[in-house]
Amino acid sequence: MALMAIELRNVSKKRKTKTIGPLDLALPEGHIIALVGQNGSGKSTLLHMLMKLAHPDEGTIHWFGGSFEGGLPLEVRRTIAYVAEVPARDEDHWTPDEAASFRSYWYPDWDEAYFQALLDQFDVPRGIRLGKMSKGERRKFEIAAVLAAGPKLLLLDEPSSGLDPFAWRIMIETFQRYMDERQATIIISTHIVEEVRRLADYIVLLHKGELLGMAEKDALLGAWSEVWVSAADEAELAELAAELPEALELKMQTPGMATVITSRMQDLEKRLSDLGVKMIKNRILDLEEILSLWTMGHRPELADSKRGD
Ligand SMILES: Nc1ncnc2c1ncn2[C@@H]1O[C@H](COP(=O)(O)OP(=O)(O)OP(=O)(O)O)[C@@H](O)[C@H]1O
Repeated sequence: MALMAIELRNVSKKRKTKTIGPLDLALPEGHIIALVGQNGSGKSTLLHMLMKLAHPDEGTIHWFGGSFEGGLPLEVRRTIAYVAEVPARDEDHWTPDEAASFRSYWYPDWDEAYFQALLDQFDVPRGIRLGKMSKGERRKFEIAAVLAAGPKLLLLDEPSSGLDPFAWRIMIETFQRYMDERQATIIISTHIVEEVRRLADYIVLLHKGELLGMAEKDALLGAWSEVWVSAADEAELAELAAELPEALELKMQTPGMATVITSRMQDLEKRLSDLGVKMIKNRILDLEEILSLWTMGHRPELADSKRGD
């Protein structure tokens, strides 16, 4: 059974207008997990709770199997690195090298050569204070600095925010390599579907504070299909709808042709054949469409991948 980097049991946090949770989640070590959800769905709140910057009103959190009252013990804290959505101001007056030298006291595994190589790769200006950097430059510094600390667990709140496409590509490759080489766990909050598609092993979907579930990305891809079938008109389509419990959305596209969305392709194919309805063509829905359906409450039928083990 996979070891868990993080486990949340019945965790909830009351915010002014909504409650985040209850969250029951087990996030396996050595994987990249994408937190996905619309604005205000609770992604940052979850990351804050994992850093103990916010405290659950209910439930328990385990870090690598341990649960801690008060702050995280130093030896655990040193294995975790965090890139906040907005950088803290307390390093603003330092240059990248000054900030790195401060951070290296905190992180005994600090890898200065790796840090310098990442700054070069990202083309981060060296002689300028962090507070004067552009949003993207600062973000690149933050990413280089968290990776150089050599953490086992990386918590990244929208890390690509402000990055140009060139830097974005380097970031994706760098995270992937870091995870592969160190068996690290990366939890990343993102709105960018391409980032999820390229990076994530697991997807955790939040919606308005509620956990809609966790799924393996590869199981999710291919879970929904759109099928074109022959149907003369709306009346015939309505009759067909009554015969197709596997169909989620039925729509007339042109006279004589309708589309059906399903997550039970094999059942649907068999049913259409039994009914003598012609299947014209089909396509697999892309990740963006799948996430949108899931957000609307239509979780595809998957083998239970919630615990990721
Ligand atoms: N410190 C806080 N005090 C009170 N309410 C908060 C606080 N932080 C967040 N909230 C509220 O909690 C909810 C979840 O916010 P959170 O920042 O976790 O969402 P998010 O998914 O990260 O959103 P986004 O994609 O916009 O960054 C929102 O309704 C937000 O207004």
